[in-house]
Amino acid sequence: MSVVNTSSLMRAFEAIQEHVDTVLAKLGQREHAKNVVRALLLGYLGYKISKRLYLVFLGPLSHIPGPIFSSLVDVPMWMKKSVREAKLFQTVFQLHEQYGPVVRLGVDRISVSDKAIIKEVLGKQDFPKAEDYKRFQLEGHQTVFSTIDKNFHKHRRRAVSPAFSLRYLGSLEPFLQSCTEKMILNIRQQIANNRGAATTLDIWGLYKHLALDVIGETAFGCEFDMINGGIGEAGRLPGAIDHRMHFAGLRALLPGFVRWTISSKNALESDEYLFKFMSEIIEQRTEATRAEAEQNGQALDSPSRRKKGKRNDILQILIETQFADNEEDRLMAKDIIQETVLFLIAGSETTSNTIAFTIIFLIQHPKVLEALVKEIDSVDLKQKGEDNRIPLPSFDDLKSLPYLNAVIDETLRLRPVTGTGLPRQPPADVVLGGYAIPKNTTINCFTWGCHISDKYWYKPHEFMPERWLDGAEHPADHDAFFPFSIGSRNCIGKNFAWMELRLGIFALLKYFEIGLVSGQEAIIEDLVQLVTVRIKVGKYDITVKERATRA
Ligand code: HEM
Repeated sequence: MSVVNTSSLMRAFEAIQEHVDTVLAKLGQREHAKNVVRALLLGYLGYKISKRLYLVFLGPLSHIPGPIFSSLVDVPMWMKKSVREAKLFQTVFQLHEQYGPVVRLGVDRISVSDKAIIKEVLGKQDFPKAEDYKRFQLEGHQTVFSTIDKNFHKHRRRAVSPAFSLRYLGSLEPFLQSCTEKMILNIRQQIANNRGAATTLDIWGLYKHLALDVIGETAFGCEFDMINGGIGEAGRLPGAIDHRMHFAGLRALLPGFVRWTISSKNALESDEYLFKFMSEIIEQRTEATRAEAEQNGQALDSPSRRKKGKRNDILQILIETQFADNEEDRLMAKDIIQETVLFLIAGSETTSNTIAFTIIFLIQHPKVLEALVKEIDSVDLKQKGEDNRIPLPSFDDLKSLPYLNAVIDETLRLRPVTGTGLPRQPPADVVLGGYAIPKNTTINCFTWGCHISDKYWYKPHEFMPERWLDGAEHPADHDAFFPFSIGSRNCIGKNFAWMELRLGIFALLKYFEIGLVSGQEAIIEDLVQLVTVRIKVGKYDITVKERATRA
């Protein structure tokens, strides 16, 4: 018994030992594997750190002045002031003041405020847009604005450019006038509601509504009637655009891995609403196009039908691409929606902010306001008011008003919509301003910095429209002025914007006396950049009353 017991015990003991050995071997392997992973991670981290240290202290951009910390961790992007408060442009201003016209902002990012370098980057060499713009590509859909692909851009820009030709823009005069007329009537109504006394008006909101009405009419052939509260779903447009801009502005500033972790219920809902809103407009127009073709017995893809279209607005141009001969030219429904949402936003935020900033400057500078009103009153409108319409000037009248144009230029100089600037990436190594810049460095053209540099401008921070007039004592430096950018990616809506800016300002000053509502000084100073530059609270009150001498 005892022999049997001993041998079975021995066997059991051996089995246990074997098992323990296996476990230990496995554990050893696992430990070994862990150590290998740990070593690999440390090695990778070490490689990354030493690569960054090399790039910061010895790399090709190491000779460019700037805060070292910023280069190590791309710091301006991280600063509370820059990101949470949407004031990155202030940080960039400060860095340029401290380090000069070429500043290193990050490990492979620089900012330039020198006019010759900006001209070279945006104009002469016309470098492609930087990767940053991909952040504006929702669900990967490129638009004429957000694409960084030169070929795609050339193609898309060519496709939409007929909607911006001078001839076509001329035909939009009555639409702009009728929207502006509605604005005048609305202000008159507000004054009448106040028994004819001066009334308070939020100029920021008013022009946002006007700009949406203008883009609705001219780009999409739709009456939004935002000036009177908006027809149907259009009433939600300003709020939705605000959310979209807020979110896009934030995402544009954050580094990649953080960017994908943030989401916003408001922004998602706004996107959903904007896309639905535009897709309904697109569907209706597509249906109308089909019905018209059917009625005329024409095939949708017949070139003669496409040429005969009544309006050549952006919406029609984009819809017509669906029937293009070449499959490559056909846009998918989602692309059309993205492109129309872009035009809705780009065509309204930019002009409305600029007009509102102009009115704010005018209120702060009564002498300039007086001189401008005098020029406006010199335009003879008597012959123009037919059918009880409110007399308004033609585009040609407006073009030839030097002081009005000077006031707008001066506003665009001090409040350019682009804030931190226009990022570009050279496809090959270049030398700019004596600095060797390796390919794919992000070069941020800080046009605002250039607009207020004392190297180029007399009393750069002062609002002095006179500098733009012929024979000015201290003339404007046109070479240091880039409000609409230059090169192949300049603003396609520039001429359109100029018409809207001139008419919007003219109409208010022609028919109303405007005045200051005190206590808003801090509001004007508190600027933020949510894609475009604006006042943070998005509201600025003025007083308005009917002018005694109206036409
Ligand atoms: C005061 C008014 C405006 C200003 C100051 C302005 C300024 C600019 C600037 C600086 C750019 C270049 C942006 C960049 O490179 O990132 C740009 C591009 C663009 N703008 Fe405007 N803009 C204005 C009005 C408009 C209007 C009214 C429209 C349309 C109706 C428009 C449509 C566009 C488009 C589509 C682009 C992209 C062009 C391209 O990349 O080919 N803009 N704008």
